Amino acid sequence: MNAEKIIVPLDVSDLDSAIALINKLPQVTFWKVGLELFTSTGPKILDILKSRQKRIFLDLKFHDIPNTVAGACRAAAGYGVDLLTIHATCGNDALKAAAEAVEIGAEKAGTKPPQLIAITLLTSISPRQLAFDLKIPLELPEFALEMALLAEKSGLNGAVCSPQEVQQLRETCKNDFLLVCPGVRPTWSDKGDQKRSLTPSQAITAGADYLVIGRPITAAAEPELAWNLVVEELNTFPTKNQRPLD
Ligand SMILES: O=C(O)c1cc(=O)[nH]c(=O)n1[C@@H]1O[C@H](COP(=O)(O)O)[C@@H](O)[C@H]1O
Repeated sequence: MNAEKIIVPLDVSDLDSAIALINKLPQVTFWKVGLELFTSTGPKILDILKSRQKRIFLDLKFHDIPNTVAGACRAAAGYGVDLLTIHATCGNDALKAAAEAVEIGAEKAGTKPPQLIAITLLTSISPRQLAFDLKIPLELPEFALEMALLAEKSGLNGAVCSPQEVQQLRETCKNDFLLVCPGVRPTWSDKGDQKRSLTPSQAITAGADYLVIGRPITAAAEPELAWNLVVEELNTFPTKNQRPLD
């Protein structure tokens, strides 16, 4: 059950490397296809994952004007994936257009629409960068919450946020608003470029529905062992705050 809450990104450059990683981790049921792999392979990788009955998070992080994101979402919804991303900072009009477009695209393709989720603020951004590089005059947790509320108001299904903000979003957004947390780091792993991380059990306790965990597992000397350690951590911590999956 807890293993199903872990999404592993296929952050590799080509199809052969992706297949090698999928074969190395047969226990993973939910894979993420992001910008690098999709740009390199196109939808071929989605067919491979579907033929193995895997769930798919298509993480293309759309960010454009309403007409353009709507077109992209219509096309992406036709692939029959489970999750799809767009940046909340596209704004209300684009988010609404995107939410309508996934329904239209999925219906046209005769498939189930993906859950459209909004990036609130990339987990690689620190409070200092938010203030001094992006010139956003809000405290970081407040900005992340505002972006989640904008996504909710625009009709999206959920948000991507750092584990450090997930509790606040869980308490404020409606109960069925999906919260997906990347930037998750077991105590034994390197943070790398992630700036706002928590451990897997802390993130789930704080209210995350899904965790995206990449390099701690995929770049480990023994990926299967690293996967098992994460699953074991999730299976042994108190379960009182865990949210059931549908
Ligand atoms: O949308 C995402 O998945 C995402 C959003 C975000 O704010 N931060 C973030 O790290 N991600 C993705 O989550 C994954 C994290 O990978 P690791 O840092 O290797 O665990 C990468 O594939 C990122 O593209």
